[in-house]
Amino acid sequence: MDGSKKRKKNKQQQENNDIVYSESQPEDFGHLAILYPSFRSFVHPSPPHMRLTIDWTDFNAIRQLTCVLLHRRHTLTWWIPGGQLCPTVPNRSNYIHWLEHLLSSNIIPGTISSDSKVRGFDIGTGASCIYPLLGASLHGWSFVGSDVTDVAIEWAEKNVSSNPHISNLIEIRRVQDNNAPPCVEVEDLVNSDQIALCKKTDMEVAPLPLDLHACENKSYRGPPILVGVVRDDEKFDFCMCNPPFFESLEEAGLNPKTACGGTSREMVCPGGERAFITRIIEDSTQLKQHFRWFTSMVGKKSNLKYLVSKLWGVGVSIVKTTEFVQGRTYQWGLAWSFLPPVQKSSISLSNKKNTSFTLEGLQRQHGAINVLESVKSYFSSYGLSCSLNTSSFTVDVFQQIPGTLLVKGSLQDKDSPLSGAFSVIFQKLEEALRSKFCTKSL
Ligand SMILES: C[S@@+](CC[C@H](N)C(=O)[O-])C[C@H]1O[C@@H](n2cnc3c(N)ncnc32)[C@H](O)[C@@H]1O
Repeated sequence: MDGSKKRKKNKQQQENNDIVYSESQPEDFGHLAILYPSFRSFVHPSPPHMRLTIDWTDFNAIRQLTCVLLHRRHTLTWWIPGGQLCPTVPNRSNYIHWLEHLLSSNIIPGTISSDSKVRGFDIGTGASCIYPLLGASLHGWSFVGSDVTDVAIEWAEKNVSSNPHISNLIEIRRVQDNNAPPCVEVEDLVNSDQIALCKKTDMEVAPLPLDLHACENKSYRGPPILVGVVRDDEKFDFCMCNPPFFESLEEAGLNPKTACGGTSREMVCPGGERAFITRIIEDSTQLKQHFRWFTSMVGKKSNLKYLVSKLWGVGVSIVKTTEFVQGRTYQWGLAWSFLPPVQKSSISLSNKKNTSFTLEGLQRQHGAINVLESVKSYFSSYGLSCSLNTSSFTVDVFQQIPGTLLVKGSLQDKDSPLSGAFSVIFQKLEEALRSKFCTKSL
């Protein structure tokens, strides 16, 4: 998709009230090269259109880009030593934006601290300390950032102290690792994608059947993650994690979507992300009262499905997922809580032109077609049409994952007499469809 198409799609998503967690345009490298002489030598024209770009296989170029983007967009001073995992700024910012959205959504009761300041825990903050730096500079959140390696602790502390305007918000905490394996460097990995538009789709997720056999022999055997690291008197609004994704060095090296270097300690853990996040889930059952939200990035969709099932099995009250797209790379955000969800407030009138909701926990026999049929008969029972009719509105139904459908409504004419009542009608439709199709509604 070319830039203009992406921008158009992005605009369309915003008009449709989808939340787009990204800068609206890729950065202009020519402009950055003028502003930052240190970046200039990495920028070159690329055929066939001779657009200015960098060599995405060159760790030094990517590190320099991250450095100048953090300075330009967030006034942050930042560096990491060669070979450490180099974060891409849009990708990491998207996780922060998603958290911001979760925290402000009031799905569960409000902030934990009495002064309503948000406090987060970044599991495996890395040498880059990227999430605490972004969260503190964008939103004034305070953080504990944990890690296990000497180089991560040393450089995370350096990156914090290089930014005195936020350094009082970030504590770097070493996790004691008594069985540390020898550190093996992974060759720099190839970043195949330019920084580009990122989109997300929020979903609440219902229970799925749990395939226990799929997780045999994948239990986590590493240093503590949350239990034993979080102190008895500590409370956080959220924890976040970009886990070691891979099960082996070979898997890390073979993955063409992976970028920006990374040592084995950063990228690999026995059992991969599935085992690592499973441990976070287990820890969360012991730390229910210490966190409002537990969250993690997930790199494989099959793991996402497994982890969602696992979560329902340990008695969480809510699960949310989101999709992050950067170029051709897909990742997912997974969030859960043990706090009881706040009841939805009473219906309010608004002039929204587009609205949507998800239906979760649909039984196998109920697909998009059945739901669409029910939508039609629901409206026709009130003498309304939701077919393509300019005086009326459209309803679309999409499958997100098996068992979860997204229902979207768009008012065709915002001056229609329906406009004030459109969202009310849609909320009524949601209630009707939930009671007809969903095995579990939150
Ligand atoms: C994929 S890197 C993420 C680094 C950084 N957060 C980022 O997004 O670029 C995973 C990090 O987790 C750290 N780590 C591994 N096991 C850990 C544990 N038990 N507790 C805390 N950090 C851990 C690694 O040292 C590494 O820095």
